[in-house]
Amino acid sequence: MQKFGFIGLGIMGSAMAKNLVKAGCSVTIWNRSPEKAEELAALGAERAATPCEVVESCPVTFAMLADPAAAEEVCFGKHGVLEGIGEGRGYVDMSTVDPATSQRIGVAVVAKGGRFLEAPVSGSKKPAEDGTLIILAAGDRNLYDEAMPGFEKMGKKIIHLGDVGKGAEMKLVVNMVMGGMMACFCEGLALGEKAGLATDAILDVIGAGAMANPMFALKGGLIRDRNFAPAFPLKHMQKDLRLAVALGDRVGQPLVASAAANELFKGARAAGFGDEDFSAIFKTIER
Ligand SMILES: NC(=O)C1=CN([C@@H]2O[C@H](COP(=O)(O)OP(=O)(O)OC[C@H]3O[C@@H](n4cnc5c(N)ncnc54)[C@H](OP(=O)(O)O)[C@@H]3O)[C@@H](O)[C@H]2O)C=CC1
Ligand SMILES: O=CCCC(=O)O
Repeated sequence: MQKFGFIGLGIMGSAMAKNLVKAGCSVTIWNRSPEKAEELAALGAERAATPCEVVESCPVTFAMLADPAAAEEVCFGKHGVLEGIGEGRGYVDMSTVDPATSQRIGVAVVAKGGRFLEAPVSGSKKPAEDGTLIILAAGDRNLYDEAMPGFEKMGKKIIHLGDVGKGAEMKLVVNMVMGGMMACFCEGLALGEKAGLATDAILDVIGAGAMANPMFALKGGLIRDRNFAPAFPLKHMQKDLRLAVALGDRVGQPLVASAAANELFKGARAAGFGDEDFSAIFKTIER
């Protein structure tokens, strides 16, 4: 039986770990808020008391955490990953963070005798539930091969992009495009509605042309119905835009439209919409 650890059981992590359990893997879990581990424990996952305990007891541990601060706390904090890693054990951080955070974690894990891979994902709550994520791995090749049976239960497309940092960069590029698209889409819907056009008609015309895409198809109807239940929390999209803009600074790429989108998402967070879906940017735009 394949044995994996899983740390971080939020919207994404709980669905991803569930797919490992359902596929018959032995899974040891930990989440900061213990109640989120209950459903998985009922399905047969083993609970650990700390991240250290998880990595100590598993050859390969996956993590899916909110942001760079969470990823660092789980790795470097008391009873964290670093206290339990060693002897070739593998740590695969699937959180969306910046390349520097990922590299810091990777260097520390390797210094303790462990192996490290970053593997952020494209795809949201439903693909996480369906096991159809796109996994953007980078780092230790042997660990990539060893983690593959787990990846295959969580994703439909798994790629290795090179050294640690390249997976984070790819993820930030993709999400920056997504954040800008969502902002523009919501401005279009708000403009059309204020001009007196029917929302269904706008969605129909956009969906029939060159701009048709799965995100507009899924989110369009939910925005029309003012359903902003979180699949991808708005606070995480703002974090991704912030990190993408910082990457632009580092490599000397001007990001005029994306910096503006970041300001919109910052405003929506300040307005209290951070825990709603990122499509709730519409509520800030339509005001
Ligand atoms: N939702 C989505 O559609 C997608 C999200 N992502 C990325 O995946 C990651 C997780 O996203 P998602 O599951 O949606 O987010 P959630 O907010 O649902 O979950 C965040 C997880 O991080 C944990 N966490 C936060 N801070 C800390 C901390 N200081 N110490 C320990 N654990 C902490 C939370 O624990 P607790 O339960 O205690 O709060 C929870 O397990 C993010 O990086 C996000 O950008 C990537 C692709 C899609
Ligand atoms: O990081 C979240 C991305 C959501 C998605 O790819 O649908």
